[in-house]
Amino acid sequence: MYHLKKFNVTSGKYRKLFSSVAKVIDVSTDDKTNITRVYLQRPPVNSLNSHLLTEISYIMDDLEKTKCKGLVLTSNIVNIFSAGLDLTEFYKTDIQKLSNFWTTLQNTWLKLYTATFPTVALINGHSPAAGCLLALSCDYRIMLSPHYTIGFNEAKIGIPAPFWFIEVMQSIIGSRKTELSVLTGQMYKTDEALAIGLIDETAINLTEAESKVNSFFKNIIAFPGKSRSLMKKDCRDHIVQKFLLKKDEERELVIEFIMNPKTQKNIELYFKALQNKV
Ligand SMILES: CCCC/C=C/CC(=O)SCCNC(=O)CCNC(=O)[C@H](O)C(C)(C)COP(=O)(O)OP(=O)(O)OC[C@H]1O[C@@H](n2cnc3c(N)ncnc32)[C@H](O)[C@@H]1OP(=O)(O)O
Repeated sequence: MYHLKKFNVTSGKYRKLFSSVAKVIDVSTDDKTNITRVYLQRPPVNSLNSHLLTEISYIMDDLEKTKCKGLVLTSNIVNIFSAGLDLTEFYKTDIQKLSNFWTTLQNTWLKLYTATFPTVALINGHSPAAGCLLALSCDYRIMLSPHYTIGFNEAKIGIPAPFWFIEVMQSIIGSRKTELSVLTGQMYKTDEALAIGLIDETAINLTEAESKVNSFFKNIIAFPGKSRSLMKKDCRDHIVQKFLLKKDEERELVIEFIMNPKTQKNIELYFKALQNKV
């Protein structure tokens, strides 16, 4: 839940709009530009659980209401943009909890993907699976180089990337590259991601990244927002409409797949390997 707050931070340049009790995100808006920065900050790796997704969802609602001019989605956790979905939401869960979790993910994603204002992912750390989806759902991606990785690694866990993850990636890098990418669970280093068009720009540090973010907004905000948001809707509508049509059916398939004992075993093994890695 958010407490609506308005107070000045960092020399008055940004006003803090919302603060969450658990502080899994931090939000600040530039007074002059009305561009909002949303920092994911759920230690240790910004894995997306129900709580974090719900917070993102609330923020998206508020930003639509307050006629936000732009959103920068980034992370306050060193070296991590987001580790994707929180695997504990999948492991030893029950059908109702899983169903609620998946609905929250679906609704939150839809809000980000269909945001009427321009959105930029400033990818300042690793970004596997649903972390990659968050970035791909923004309008523009700037990623710090050279050490981070991004991609859909679901194949390596033994779970299929959902069709809408895949279609979002296809819309950015094309069908062939997406197919190879998801079937092999490929994670791309920053320069590789740039080479296949998964991201738009790289930056060697945060200062350069911020300057590129500002240039992006300068270019895009110069034009009337209504026509831009209509064109964005047209570009994304085929994915959105299919998603809306299949949303409930998909949730049922996910539940069936995840609750299967074989899948549970795969998640357990993957999780243990993660925790025991040296
Ligand atoms: C049909 C169903 C479709 C389902 C679709 C799912 C999409 C998804 O998003 S599934 C999630 C996929 N995510 C991953 O596979 C990421 C796994 N994590 C990593 O690769 C690394 O943790 C990292 C590169 C993000 C960070 O590496 P780093 O060395 O900095 O940290 P670690 O020591 O690996 O991790 C610290 C801590 O965090 C736990 N953890 C990591 N990722 C997750 C996660 N996704 N969910 C829950 N917990 C996670 C990790 O086990 C460590 O825990 P301990 O400190 O207890 O050992």
